[in-house]
Amino acid sequence: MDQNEKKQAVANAAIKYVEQDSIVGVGTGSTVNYFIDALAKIKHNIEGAVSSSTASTERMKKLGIEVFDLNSVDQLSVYIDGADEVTDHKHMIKGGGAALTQEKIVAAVAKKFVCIVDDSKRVGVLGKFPLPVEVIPMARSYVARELVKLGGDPVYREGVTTDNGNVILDVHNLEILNPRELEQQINNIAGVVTNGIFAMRGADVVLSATDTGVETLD
Ligand SMILES: O=C[C@H](O)[C@H](O)[C@H](O)COP(=O)(O)O
Repeated sequence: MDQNEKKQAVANAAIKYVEQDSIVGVGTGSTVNYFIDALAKIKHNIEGAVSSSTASTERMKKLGIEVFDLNSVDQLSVYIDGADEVTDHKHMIKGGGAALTQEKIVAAVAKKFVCIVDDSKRVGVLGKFPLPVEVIPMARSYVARELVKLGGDPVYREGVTTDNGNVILDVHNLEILNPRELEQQINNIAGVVTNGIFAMRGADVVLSATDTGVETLD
């Protein structure tokens, strides 16, 4: 199986976590795009979805899936999203597509987070993938200096503005041995909106596509 076939296989496998007549939390990215396509095929069995990005909203609307504002929804039974890296502890780095903040918000509302990846995303220690940090534009240089103090090497993602009107710093050369602590530490820097470590609220289930099938880690 090539990587796209794996993404498709794992996206299809996630459909079984979607409850009848529910509103589904939907992430962002190329793996989730396959999930949205699969969700469209069962759209008559669900009430609709809450989206984590403009890109996912547009794709779902095009396919006839009703998209609800998160503020009109009390609870989501499940949130399905990809990741840039995931460990066996179900901690993740996310935000390669700059959607991390809304992803973290929708994930917080969901009872169950199902992370869908191909096996290239599985790691022992987070940090090889540069850690995305969403920052209020005026704080960019200050936050970058603070991230250097934490041992990272922040790089401004030029030309990218998030759905929230902010900028992204990608932090290279971090070996994230304590993801929960670092997630909190970075979020405490003034000017940081959020960072791409998902450890305080990690995944509940990881579905990982391999050459021989989809593995479940729960
Ligand atoms: O901001 C983007 C998200 O966190 C994605 O879930 C993550 O980057 C994985 O995306 P993909 O499935 O395209 O590798």
